[in-house]
Amino acid sequence: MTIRFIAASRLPTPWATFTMHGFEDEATGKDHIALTLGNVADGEPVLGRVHSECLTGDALFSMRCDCGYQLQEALKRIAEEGRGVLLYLRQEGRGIGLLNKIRAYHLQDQGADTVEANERLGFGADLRRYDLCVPMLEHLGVNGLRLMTNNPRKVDALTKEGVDIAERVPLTTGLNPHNEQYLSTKAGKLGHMMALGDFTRAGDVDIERKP
Ligand SMILES: Nc1nc2c(ncn2[C@@H]2O[C@H](COP(=O)(O)OP(=O)(O)OP(=O)(O)O)[C@@H](O)[C@H]2O)c(=O)[nH]1
Ligand SMILES: [Zn+2]
Repeated sequence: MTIRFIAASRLPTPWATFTMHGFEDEATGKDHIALTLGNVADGEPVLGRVHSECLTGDALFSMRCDCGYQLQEALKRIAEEGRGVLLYLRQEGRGIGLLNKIRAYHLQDQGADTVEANERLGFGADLRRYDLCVPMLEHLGVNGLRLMTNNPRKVDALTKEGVDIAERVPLTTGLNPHNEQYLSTKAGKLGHMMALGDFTRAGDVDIERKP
């Protein structure tokens, strides 16, 4: 594992002023980030989110998935608790990269579901790795997580890497007409522990829309 801490700074957000820790992954050339709030190194399990990059959802307001909603909700909950950690991992598109995700979206526009689209492109459904979380959490002094996720494979993978997941905290937010099918596929084919009835709906923004 070749994760190296580079620098830390303040990061003011609408919810709280976090500390942002930057890491370099020498093997892949990717940069990863951790945001922390409060004392996360006191030995007690920390409210945490391990979030995989979704440029379209996290930065471009996409309603095709639930990523952006989950990111905001996780930061809000950490701020409410006054303590927590968010690892932002640069594994876009479940590891296939942004351009392949756009290829997959193109196939989904023609009727494939999220898993079929990946497979038609010759990828597995999920290529992400979680081993890089270990040196990041060690650097931060985090001993265990109360992990905000619906993804059982994420819990299993982190546990196998030796991360103590003291609790799984559901994160069901952002349901809207554009991601309903996608979330159903996640619950069905990808085994996410959630039902659409658990979700809060994404609020509409107050603008005049064009289709
Ligand atoms: N290949 C592909 N990747 C997607 C698609 N939609 C979202 N992603 C990526 O999936 C990742 C998020 O994975 P999810 O399965 O939504 O959620 P998760 O993080 O595993 O599970 P949660 O912790 O419950 O959110 C991000 O890297 C997104 O870029 C899609 O249709 N195809
Ligand atoms: Zn997304």
